[in-house]
Amino acid sequence: MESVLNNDKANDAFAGAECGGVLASYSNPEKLIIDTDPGIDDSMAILMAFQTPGVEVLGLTTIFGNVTTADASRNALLLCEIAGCPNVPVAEGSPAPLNGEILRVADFVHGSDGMGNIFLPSPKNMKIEKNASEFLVEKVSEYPGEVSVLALGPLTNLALAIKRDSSFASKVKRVVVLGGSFFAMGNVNPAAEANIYGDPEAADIVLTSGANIVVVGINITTQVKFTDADLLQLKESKGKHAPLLSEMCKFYRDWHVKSDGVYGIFLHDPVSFVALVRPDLFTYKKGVVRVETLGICVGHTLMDQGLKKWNSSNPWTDYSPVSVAWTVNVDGVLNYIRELLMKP
Ligand SMILES: O=c1[nH]cnc2c1ncn2[C@@H]1O[C@H](CO)[C@@H](O)[C@H]1O
Repeated sequence: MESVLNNDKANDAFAGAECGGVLASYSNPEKLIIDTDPGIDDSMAILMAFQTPGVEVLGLTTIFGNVTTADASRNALLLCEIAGCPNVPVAEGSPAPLNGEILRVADFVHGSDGMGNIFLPSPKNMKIEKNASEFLVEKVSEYPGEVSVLALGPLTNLALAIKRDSSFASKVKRVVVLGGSFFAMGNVNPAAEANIYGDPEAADIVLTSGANIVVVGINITTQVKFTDADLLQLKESKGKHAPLLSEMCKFYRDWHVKSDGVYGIFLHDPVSFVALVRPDLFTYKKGVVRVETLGICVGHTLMDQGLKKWNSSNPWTDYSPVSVAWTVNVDGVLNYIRELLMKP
């Protein structure tokens, strides 16, 4: 897979950007919608996207997960303002998963404000009137084959977009999903990763929709960490958003110590953003992915790697394969993230 930033332009990648990251030299910017539940690592990825030349953020759509959907909208509006892009639309998504029952909101990971208990003042702007699935359908219909979606939370809004418009899956350019854990343990329980667990039915709809999908599981993202030394370097850097992010990361870091024995943080959402703009820093395997929707393994993602010719059809048969991130160039991704976040 090629980088969206072609090489000569990649050299300019940190040269400074207009709102939305679009430089005049980018005749064909990557149109991006970020579906998100910000969230500390979501906030990092969103601010990175706004700072990436060649990426045009068409809007943010919000979902429950790390916070409630209403709080996700407030945080998304705040992040657009902090990035200097207050006119980027924020469309609020579903308050609950398709089956109606929120299993958990991860305030113990992200603080009760979703931003590490830093309690910023309210945003000045308002969310738009359209809801998230309407906005997603509208934008992919306006620019068929041109809009990518970075999905950083439970997949309810995308499933609703697919239900709303049967051509959504063929019109969206690409969906990069942070979710699942492939042949590895989850982070909610041994079976399930938080985003997929948040709405397993929706995840199964999206992953079997036939859209061009890249899934980045936490088996990949947990390989890419900011250690305490990296966090100190961020704090002392001249990065445009370094003071804010350093403040936010304290709570997240303490959770990692308690939960995983990691003196630092996993960069789940920033890594997924890098998979979107620098897919060349990963390798992929293609296969059909299904999600368990019942029982003790609810939320588990299981991929048929195509290694065996099954004797009879099974629940994986006849669905379109997706690309599952298989390996990651850890130093390459870390360098990319460091340069963006520490850029003045
Ligand atoms: O232990 C955890 N429980 C719940 N959510 C988590 C945990 N660790 C990280 N995340 C959040 O869920 C997504 C990745 O699964 C990320 O957005 C991350 O912030």
